[in-house]
Amino acid sequence: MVHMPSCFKPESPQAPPPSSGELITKRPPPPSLVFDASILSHELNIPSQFIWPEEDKPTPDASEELHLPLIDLQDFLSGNPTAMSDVSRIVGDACERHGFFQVINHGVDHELLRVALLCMDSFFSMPLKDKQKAQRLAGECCGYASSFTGRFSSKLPWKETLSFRFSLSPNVVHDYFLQTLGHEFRHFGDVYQRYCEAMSKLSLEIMEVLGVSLGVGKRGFRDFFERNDSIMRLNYYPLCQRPDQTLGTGPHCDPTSLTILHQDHVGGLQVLSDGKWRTIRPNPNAFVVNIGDTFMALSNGRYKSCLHRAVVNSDETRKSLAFFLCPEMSKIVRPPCSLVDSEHPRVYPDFTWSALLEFTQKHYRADTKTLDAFAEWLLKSQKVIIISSIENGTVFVFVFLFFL
Ligand SMILES: C=C1C[C@]23C[C@H]1CC[C@H]2[C@]1(C)CCC[C@@](C)(C(=O)O)[C@H]1[C@@H]3C(=O)O
Ligand SMILES: O=C(O)CCC(=O)C(=O)O
Ligand SMILES: [Fe+2]
Repeated sequence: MVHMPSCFKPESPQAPPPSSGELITKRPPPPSLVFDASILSHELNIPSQFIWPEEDKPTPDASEELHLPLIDLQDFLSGNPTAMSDVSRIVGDACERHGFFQVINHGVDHELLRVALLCMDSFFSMPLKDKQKAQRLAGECCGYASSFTGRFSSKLPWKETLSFRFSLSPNVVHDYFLQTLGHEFRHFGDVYQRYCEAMSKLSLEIMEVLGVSLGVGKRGFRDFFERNDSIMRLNYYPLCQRPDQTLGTGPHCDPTSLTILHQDHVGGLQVLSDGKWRTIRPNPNAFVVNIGDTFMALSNGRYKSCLHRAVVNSDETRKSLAFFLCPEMSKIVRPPCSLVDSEHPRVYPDFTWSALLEFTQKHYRADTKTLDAFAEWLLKSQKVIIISSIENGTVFVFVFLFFL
């Protein structure tokens, strides 16, 4: 079992840059480049920074639909052994293949979902300077971002986002809105506090399904996430005059554990399946659920965190609400012993979600190979610290060499 020393600190000078993938730029945006869709979407062309490489541009054939397994959560929660077995088997099969499935009878109030979407329209329709009161700070995952100008220098996504943390701390979301945007946003705070509470409850129920499907029991993963420290993200994709040249969200695997996504009626979510981009048709009664990198590590690689992206269109704005379930920051991500044996050796080293989150926020743009790049980074950090400790004396060296 490889224990990673708490060597991974973004301010640690030793850690070399990731050898692959895209470093997050530290440069502030050029003054001219601000993503104000109310202006940009009315120009003939789109700025070059939003034009993606040919191999990433959306193609018409991607409109072919991918039919995801649809599970009835109440069937599983009924406790009926046959229903529990059927649901967990369907989910397990999907998670071994592409990591995506859909959930109906999820128990989330439809009126709450409707109001959550309306609040998105209200927030993102505000003038840019008002939205920027919640501006995401460099290296932070919370706040408002208009296409991450200043964070990335190319392949900019055609979207605005508002992200905030959810945990069991009372009213944490409600207080975020009041403290960040002011008392006139307390209705938003109430709506998204209730929405995140509903998402957390649903996530833990889905963790029961995943626990049964992997043979660790209903509590096997649920207990790990009981006190989750999750991220709620509102994705707002303004209409775009050149949807063939850009992407709303680039190809990526979610670094988190489990994503519960509601996409509105417009559609645009695509999943890479059998080497082809396929569209997930919106279903207003279902949430799209997908495995993230952290749960892929927890399952010792049995369940897949898969590539997906979001495309935009020239007709109407698209919205999605993504709840990213994450464990407490300091919890060690380590698969249950029953998932590690001679046929299934450890795939990823121990790590904390805190370290992986910082990696994506301060050093590496989450993409198709985030977890591998992160594991490599951790190893390099360990080697680099061993080198620096040799300069500082011998006893320390034996300690780190022991962990190799
Ligand atoms: C931990 C996270 C980083 C991102 C938001 C959550 C889970 C998904 C990640 C992301 C959406 C993957 C694609 C790239 C990204 C930069 C984005 O387009 O928003 C990622 C998010 C982020 O780093 O802000
Ligand atoms: O908007 C969507 O449909 C997908 C967004 C997404 O994948 C994400 O935010 O991680
Ligand atoms: Fe995603």
